[in-house]
Amino acid sequence: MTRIDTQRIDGKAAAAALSAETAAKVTEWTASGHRRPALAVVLVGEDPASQVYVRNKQRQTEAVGMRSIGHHLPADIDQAALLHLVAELNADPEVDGILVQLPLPKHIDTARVIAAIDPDKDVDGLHVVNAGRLANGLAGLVPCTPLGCLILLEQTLGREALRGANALVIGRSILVGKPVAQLLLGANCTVTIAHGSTRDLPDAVRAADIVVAAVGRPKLIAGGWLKPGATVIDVGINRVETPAGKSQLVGDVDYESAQGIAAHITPVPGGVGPMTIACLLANTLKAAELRRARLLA
Ligand SMILES: Nc1nc2c(c(=O)[nH]1)N[C@@H](CN(C=O)c1ccc(C(=O)N[C@@H](CCC(=O)O)C(=O)O)cc1)CN2
Ligand SMILES: [Mg+2]
Repeated sequence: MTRIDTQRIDGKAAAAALSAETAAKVTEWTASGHRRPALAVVLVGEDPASQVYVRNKQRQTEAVGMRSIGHHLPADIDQAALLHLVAELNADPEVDGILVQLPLPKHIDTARVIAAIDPDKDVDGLHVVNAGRLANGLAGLVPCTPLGCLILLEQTLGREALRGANALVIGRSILVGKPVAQLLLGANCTVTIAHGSTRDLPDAVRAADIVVAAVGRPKLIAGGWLKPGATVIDVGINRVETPAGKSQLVGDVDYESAQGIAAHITPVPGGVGPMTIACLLANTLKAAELRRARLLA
């Protein structure tokens, strides 16, 4: 079979460009007399990965000129106390965006916490109101990782190339699978969603011009399954041990075996991951703008 040159999609560079754009817009926003947009980040417990993500979110929020407000709560906090904090942040006129870092400890009802966030401050775009707005094509806040996936696809292929393309989303979470499928539909792709009960995953992958993998299973998708010339967006971030006993991050797609078959592929790390935080910053500014427009309306 003819091998093609596989292009690596540089998510780190795309994220840096998006954040620079957000920083410029924040400068304009404050120069025209508005308060600095503020993002409240709520972390519950001591999960090491969550701590790193939250630290990066806070650092990058400040770096683009916005205000970061951190709330670190103990792992054994009760649900009522967490809901009370969310209610306080909803009512605080100085807070534009609220983000509750996931996953939450097992004893907390995650759906209830997300449902308690004011949809207009829901910069993760996870509230049912924002999910409904996305499904109905209305303006709202869109989940960060899916938005990052769509931006990378548009930049790589162009909007016109998405029209009518067969896009396969693997995974159906509310954080990635479902919203990314909605965004692809909005970009006029023909969308299929595969999941744990899909009967013939390799066959579904073979039919796809675009594959968005978000299952959290290391190297589940073999390069040999791909349609030659496909574009692959790998959302998986799986920490595995190498035969030499070292820890390594890998995606849901076997990056090496996709070389020579895929036309474009995001690496892990350095692909979709950095876009998640860049989109969060863009969403926080958007929340400040939306709230101001709604207050004036
Ligand atoms: N409330 C939320 N919780 C979680 C989200 C989210 O969007 N909102 N997403 C993930 C975690 N996450 C941000 O919170 C996140 C994950 C990964 C990255 C990233 O940049 N990854 C790097 C690699 C990092 C590493 O070395 O470990 C990469 O892929 O290059 C950013 C943000 C779950 N929780
Ligand atoms: Mg739970």
